[in-house]
Amino acid sequence: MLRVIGLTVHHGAMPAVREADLAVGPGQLHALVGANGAGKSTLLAALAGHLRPSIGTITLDGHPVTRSAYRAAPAGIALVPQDGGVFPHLTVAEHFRLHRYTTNASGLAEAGELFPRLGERSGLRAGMLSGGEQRMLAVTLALAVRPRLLLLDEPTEGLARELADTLHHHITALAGREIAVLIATPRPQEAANLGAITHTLDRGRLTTNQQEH
Ligand SMILES: Nc1ncnc2c1ncn2[C@@H]1O[C@H](COP(=O)(O)OP(=O)(O)OP(=O)(O)O)[C@@H](O)[C@H]1O
Repeated sequence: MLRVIGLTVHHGAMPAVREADLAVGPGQLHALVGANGAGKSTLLAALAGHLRPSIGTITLDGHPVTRSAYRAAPAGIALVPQDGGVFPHLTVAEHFRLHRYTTNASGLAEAGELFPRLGERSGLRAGMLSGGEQRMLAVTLALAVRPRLLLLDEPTEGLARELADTLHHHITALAGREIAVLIATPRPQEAANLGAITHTLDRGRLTTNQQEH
């Protein structure tokens, strides 16, 4: 499904991702593990078309999606960034209303069932939600578009254990719906707990630790 070949991404003169190769199949769960500054967010942003690689290609089912969010998003790649993904001045309900214009109603209803807590907070502005609740909202909105590949940048950062476990449960369940997931985390243990196919990023160099099952 997703194939990345020889991807190099620069920030100015500095290569943050160097000659990365990656393959993700339908419904597979993959983890990018690396220290702070290793290049995880850079790689995810490039996959979502938010950053232009200097060299290399990204294809989804053989179709090039490199260099363009306009291609990556309709092709089914959704990114939940490390920070944000929500509008602080809009309420939870307004986010859902806004997304009705861009998603189909059943996708939104299905995604909305993941975190019932959001229903209890529907009148609150996103900026007033806790960090964990903002993550839940961002993940819900990304899932509402029924992506084929969901990119999650450190989704459990700052979450209480119970909430992180809930999110992990939902992430592993996505495989059953044929949604592939690529999660970035600085914690190898999180990748192991998820049973993810793990890739290590070390100063921009990507290596696959575990062969695909
Ligand atoms: N907008 C930018 N301009 C210049 N350099 C950047 C920019 N964004 C990231 N970098 C640099 O690129 C490298 C990789 O950063 P990136 O955010 O991709 O790492 P990361 O693995 O996601 O880190 P963290 O776990 O801390 O979020 C770092 O050295 C960082 O300083």
